[in-house]
Amino acid sequence: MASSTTDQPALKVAMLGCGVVGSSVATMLVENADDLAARVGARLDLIGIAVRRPERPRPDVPVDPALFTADADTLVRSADIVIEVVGGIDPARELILTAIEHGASVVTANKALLAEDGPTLYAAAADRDVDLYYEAAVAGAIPIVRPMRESLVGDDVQRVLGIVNGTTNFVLDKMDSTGAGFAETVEQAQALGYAEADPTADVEGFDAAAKAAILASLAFHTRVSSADVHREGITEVTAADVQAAREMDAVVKLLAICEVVRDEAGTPSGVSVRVHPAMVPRSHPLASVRDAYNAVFVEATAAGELMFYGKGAGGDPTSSAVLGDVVAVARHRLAGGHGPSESAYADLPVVDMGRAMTRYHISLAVADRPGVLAQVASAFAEHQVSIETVRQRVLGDGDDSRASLVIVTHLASDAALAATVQALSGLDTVDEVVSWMRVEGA
Ligand SMILES: NC(=O)C1=CN([C@@H]2O[C@H](COP(=O)(O)OP(=O)(O)OC[C@H]3O[C@@H](n4cnc5c(N)ncnc54)[C@H](O)[C@@H]3O)[C@@H](O)[C@H]2O)C=CC1
Ligand SMILES: N[C@@H](CC=O)C(=O)O
Ligand code: NA
Repeated sequence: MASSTTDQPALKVAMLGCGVVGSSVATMLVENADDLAARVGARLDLIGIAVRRPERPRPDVPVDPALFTADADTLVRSADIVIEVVGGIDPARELILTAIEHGASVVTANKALLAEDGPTLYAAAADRDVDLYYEAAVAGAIPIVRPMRESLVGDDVQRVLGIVNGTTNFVLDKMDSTGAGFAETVEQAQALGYAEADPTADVEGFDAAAKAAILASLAFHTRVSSADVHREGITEVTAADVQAAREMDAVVKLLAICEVVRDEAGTPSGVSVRVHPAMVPRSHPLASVRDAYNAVFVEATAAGELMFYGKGAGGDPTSSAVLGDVVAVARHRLAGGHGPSESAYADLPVVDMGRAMTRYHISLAVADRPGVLAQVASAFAEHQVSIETVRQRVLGDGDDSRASLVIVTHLASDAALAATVQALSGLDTVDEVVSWMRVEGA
């Protein structure tokens, strides 16, 4: 352990929010104060923590109770560094803008705000020559924002495939490994501090969509907001889908997918950014991401494939990323200057989901009689969708006049695949489109 000296300079740190993440950040700031001071070259003095109810006892947070205040606005005006771990859009946005206006550098974990209105905040920070750092906002403890913004900035990122929500990965993993129900596993994720206060943000894919928007903006030097992201959550994923994935040696994951779309000449003409459940073959590195872990798989022209893996949620892992940013911005303040700002020069449009190239796994209940396969195959052909595999078996319900057909397609546009599913459901030989799901990472 380093020991601090009283003649060391000090930076005034204010924190907004003291929930799952904030209480862990405060604890680390206090317990690691000497080491942090030695690494920064200045003490990090916690001057206040803004909370809604300052009088509430917080025995788990080892700070002077007098530091708690309800007056966030006054607090941010006198700080060198503001840590925002309140979450949500307002008042977080106003408080960050006030902090920047008063010359503070800001560290935030707030992906919802950055994905909704990041450019306003980035512009304010650039105008005031201060840092706005947000490593914790994407995939918690995993260093991914800085690698995208700095380490890979000399390369061309083509595709980012991420498991960026711990709660949904936890739920899908438990459904796969234990057969546990959906509601029960969401409650467990909340108790463990992974899920957002309102788990709708997790299970409906809003949290992953915000992270996808941030990742796509960084990867492709283009502004992508959460409203641009095609989003489907996991509430419709059934035990039958998980079983169907298992039968094709795959697992169901909620993926955030960001990729460059090229025109016929191979020139980038847009970006596709989407969040949806997908079957991932067990042979793909992302399939082995279990429990509430996150991973981001990046494909870049020169670097090839990279995978970043670790804890994406929870108080301590998220605090690791927050503290890393605090040290970085503190060092910049001492040295003078700031880190890299937002880069949106490429200005590529975000394309409609229909243009995304993907593969489908489709499960049909059909009449088991001559001509059925031909009729089904022609529905695919009419939409220029090529079939990779077909598996047929008699349904095990004692009725030998019905069969199950499981079809996996080659790559096609999502619009063509969706139109094929619609055409299949209208065929008189198809009793039911039992399920369909996209297949990624094959
Ligand atoms: N919990 C996690 O695993 C992760 C959370 N994050 C992000 O970190 C941020 C904080 O998340 P949690 O700590 O989980 O949330 P939380 O709900 O546990 O804590 C939020 C805190 O902010 C306080 N607060 C709310 N409104 C306030 C206001 N108007 N003025 C002052 N204080 C106010 C609340 O009283 C509470 O102390 C969010 O942006 C979240 O998305 C990011 C990565 C992981
Ligand atoms: N609720 C989120 C927390 C981190 O961002 C998750 O489950 O991943
Ligand atoms: Na991170």
